Formats: sequence, structure tokens, C-alpha cells
Amino acid sequence: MPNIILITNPKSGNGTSIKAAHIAQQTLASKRINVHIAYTEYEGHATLLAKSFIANFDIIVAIGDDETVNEVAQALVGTDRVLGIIPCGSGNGLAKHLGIPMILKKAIKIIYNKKVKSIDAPKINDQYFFTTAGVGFGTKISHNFRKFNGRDFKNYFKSILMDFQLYSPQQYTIDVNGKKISSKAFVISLAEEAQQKDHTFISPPSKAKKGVLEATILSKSSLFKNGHFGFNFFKRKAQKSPEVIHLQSDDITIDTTKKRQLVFGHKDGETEKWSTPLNFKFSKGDKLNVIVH
Ligand SMILES: Nc1ncnc2c1ncn2[C@@H]1O[C@H](COP(=O)(O)OP(=O)(O)OP(=O)(O)O)[C@@H](O)[C@H]1O
Repeated sequence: MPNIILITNPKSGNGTSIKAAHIAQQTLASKRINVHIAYTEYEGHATLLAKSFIANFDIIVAIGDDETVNEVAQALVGTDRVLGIIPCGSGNGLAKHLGIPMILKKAIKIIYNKKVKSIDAPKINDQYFFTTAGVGFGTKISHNFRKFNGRDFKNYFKSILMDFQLYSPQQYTIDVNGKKISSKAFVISLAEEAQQKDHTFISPPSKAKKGVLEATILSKSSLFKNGHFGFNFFKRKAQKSPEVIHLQSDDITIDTTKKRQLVFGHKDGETEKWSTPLNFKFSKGDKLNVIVH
């Protein structure tokens, strides 16, 4: 029987994570699984806890929203330990991307069913991400979208409208294998292609290559044209928009005209502040084992 630790962010989902952890513990214990709970106490704590549990636990479950999941996953890349996710909160980007049920009972059930998938883990500077990362207006959308309860197209479109007129695109240099492209980009979004095969929303699945990062660069045009891109993006058909450039490489660096500029970016649905240059890299051995449906 596996040993399972439930790393729980007590603040996620307005505290519903604590109840979720207790229910998960009871359910898993009733299956004769050795299960413990550990609570995070501050930002970044989940990574330290996960690292400390690698030696003694086979499955390390994150109970929380995107940041808690990302923090736990950071510690498990390249190890033979397995990440479990019990979604709690309003985002749950990676869980949704992997098809993990949002209903607590069902999410717990897949933990003991233990179907494991290995996913690729690209990096933005020294931090892994597991769905998408990027800079530009996408960060604003991601930030605005989080404020809504429903994650449907109506709220996605509202997230675009909230800042579209005021947002001015920035000049970036994008370095792909030494070839530099200068672009006044509105949105730059990156994702590892193999992951997109099942849940693509940037490139056509048929063209997905293993172990390659794809950067999608969108320039600003009219609300109608960019809105059309947003619609296609949301419907996972972004390749259909003509004002989009796709670049592929395992190593892509994005820089601003000002050196070491602080920019807002997003990774796995969370807004963060980064200092340029931004290096997006995928190394072949960087894999994460994760329990899926
Ligand atoms: N005990 C704690 N007190 C305050 N913040 C914490 C604690 N433990 C973890 N955190 C931090 O809380 C942040 C948010 O975590 P997470 O994304 O999982 O949930 P959330 O955004 O609060 O969820 P939601 O808002 O969707 O309910 C992360 O940066 C995490 O490091």
C-alpha cells in the first residue's frame, strides 16, 4: 500500500481545503492506505514540505488551487514520486487541463485508482510550469479572469474588455536559437507542445512535436480581430488567427528594451512579477508523474 501525504493550503477555496483534507484522509484510510495531512503556513512552504516528504511518501497530494499545486509539483519534477491533485479553489488550471474531476469524492477516488501519467515540465527562468506561461495582455486577462466565479466564455470576454483599450503593447526581443525577432507584442504565450496534444489551445494537435516549446505571439489590432483571436484561443483553435506568429524551440528568451525590467507574467494561471530577460526552456529529463483520471 502506498504512503500518501496530503499537503493542504488551509487558505485555498476560503478554507474549504481543510474539510477536503479531512474527507480525503478518512476515505483513503478506509482503503487501508497510510495517509497523513500537512498544512502549509506561508507562500513557498508547499515546495519545502514536498521536498521533505519525498523520502517517505510515494504519492504527494496537493490540496489547494493553482499555486499550491505548482509549488508541490516544483519539488517532484525529475523524481519517481507521484503528484496527486485534489482541486480546491476557483482556478484549478492544471487539474482541469489533466481532466481531474472538480467533485471532491471523484478527485479522491482517482488518487487511490492511481493511473499515472508523465508530463513534461518546461521552465521559466528557474521555475517549472505545467500548462502555459507568458507575458503581455494575457497576464491581464488571467488576472481579471480569476476575479470571476464562473470560468466561461462570457467572463473571459469581460476579462478582455476590462483593460483592452488602455493596454499598450510592449517592445520585446525574442531569441530563438540565436535568431532574434523584434516584436511589439500584445500577447506572448508559451506552452510545451506534447502536453497540448490532448488539451491544445495554441497549436494544432496533429503538428505537436514532443519536447518542443511553442511561443505564440499576437500583435494588437482592433478589438474585433483580437477578440476573434481570444474566442479561438478559448475554443482551442488559436492557430486560425492570421495575426499570430508561432515559434518553436526548446529554448526561447524574451527580453525588453530596458535591462532587468520588472514585468508581469503568468504561469499556470497565476500572475507573477519577473525580471527580464525571461528564459523559457525545456530539458528532456524534466518530467512530472501525476495521477490522472
Ligand atoms: N497558510 C498560508 N497562509 C497564507 N497563504 C498561504 C498559506 N499557505 C500557502 N499560501 C499561499 O497562498 C497562495 C494561494 O494559493 P492557491 O493558489 O493554492 O489558493 P488560492 O489562490 O487562495 O485559491 P482561491 O483564491 O482560488 O480560493 C499561494 O501563494 C500559497 O503559497
